[in-house]
Amino acid sequence: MNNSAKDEPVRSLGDASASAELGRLRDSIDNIDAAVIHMLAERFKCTQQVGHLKAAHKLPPADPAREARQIARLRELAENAKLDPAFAEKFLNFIIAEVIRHHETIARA
Ligand SMILES: O=C(O)C(=O)C[C@]1(C(=O)O)C=C[C@@H](O)C=C1
Repeated sequence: MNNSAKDEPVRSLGDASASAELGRLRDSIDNIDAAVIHMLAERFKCTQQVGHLKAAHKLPPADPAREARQIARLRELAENAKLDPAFAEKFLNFIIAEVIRHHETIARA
C-alpha cells in the first residue's frame, strides 16, 4: 500500500523544522565567514607593514624559524579546540605563502 498521503503531514513538519535549523546554522556560518574575512583583512594589514619594514631593512621575505614556531603553536591550539592540526598547519601555510608573495612584491618595488 502507498503510505505517502498518510505520512505527508508528518514529513512536512519534519521538513519545516529541518529547513529552519539549516537556515539558523547557515546564518551562523555566514557570520563566522564574515569574521574570518575581517580577521584575515586585519592580519594582511599587519603583514603589509612587516613587508615594508623587511624591505626597508633588506631582510628576507620569509623567516622559516618564525614559521616553525607559529605552526607548532597553531597545531597545539587546534588540538585543544578539537580542530584537525594538519588542517590548521595547511591553512597557516596557505596564508603565509600569500604573505611571502606580497613581501617579495614590496621588495621588488
Ligand atoms: O613574521 C614575519 O617575519 C612575517 O613576515 C609574517 C609571516 C606571517 O604571515 O606570519 C610571513 C612570512 C614569514 O616567513 C613568517 C611569518
